[in-house]
Amino acid sequence: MNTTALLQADHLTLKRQHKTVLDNISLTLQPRQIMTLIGPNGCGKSTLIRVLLGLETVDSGHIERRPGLRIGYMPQRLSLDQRMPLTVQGFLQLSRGATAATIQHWLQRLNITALAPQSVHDLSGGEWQRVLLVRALLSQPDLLVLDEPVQGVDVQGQMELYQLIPQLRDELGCAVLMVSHDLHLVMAATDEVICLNGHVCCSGHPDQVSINPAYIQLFGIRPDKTPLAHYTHHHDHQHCAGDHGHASPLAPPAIGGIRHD
Ligand SMILES: Nc1ncnc2c1ncn2[C@@H]1O[C@H](COP(=O)(O)OP(=O)(O)OP(=O)(O)O)[C@@H](O)[C@H]1O
Repeated sequence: MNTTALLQADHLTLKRQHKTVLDNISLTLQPRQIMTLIGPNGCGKSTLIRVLLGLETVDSGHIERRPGLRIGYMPQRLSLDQRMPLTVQGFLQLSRGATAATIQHWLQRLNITALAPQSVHDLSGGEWQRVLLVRALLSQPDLLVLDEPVQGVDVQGQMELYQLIPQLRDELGCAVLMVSHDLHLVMAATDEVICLNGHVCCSGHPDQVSINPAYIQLFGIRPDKTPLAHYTHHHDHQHCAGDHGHASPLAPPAIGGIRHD
């Protein structure tokens, strides 16, 4: 394995019911790197994540993780028995290594302290996502794995979450591996994109991937004839107080972190 890498996968292949779900996939994740897997529905993103975590085995190929690697995992779905009464605080306490202090710290950091006494069954989709993110952070991971972290989160919340990810990387010094459907939203928070469709169609820096013919073929072209591209906001003027008339809907929100509505 590359001596500095947290995780290295070589030539992973996995078949399910005669379908090749993962086809000769190789990747290397370095410390503090933010890597995003992107691709259409059913292209193997979640399966690859589960394989890298050791939750599923491949038919061929090899995975090496740095010894002692701590991983925080936010799954795409986690269903709980509806009959089991459980508060957010109680749910988080079930995590290995969680202490009252670390739970309090991350609830505060993600601006969801008010959810602690609430039943997990009464949360909105976006609130549940934030609780799952807290759960993934509790182990002080070296590698944070987020499988579609913005599911059920409103558009403003999605932008805030993607702003938060590099901040969490800096605070924890961890690497991040995430799955996303929207390269446009995720690009600014990503060092490397892997565009997946069973096999790796293309990979590299988001700016390069967004103009790669394989990516354009998979995701198409925007109505304005441009491929999905990194949004850059060149802000060359000042707003007066109370001037909301020309604010860009994509302008970064003033508050960092995740909003709790
Ligand atoms: N246990 C299984 N048995 C049969 N097929 C499976 C199994 N697990 C996954 N698959 C198939 O493998 C493919 C990849 O599934 P996966 O969930 O990894 O896709 P994905 O890219 O994460 O999709 P989405 O974007 O919809 O979440 C799909 O076609 C799925 O039906």
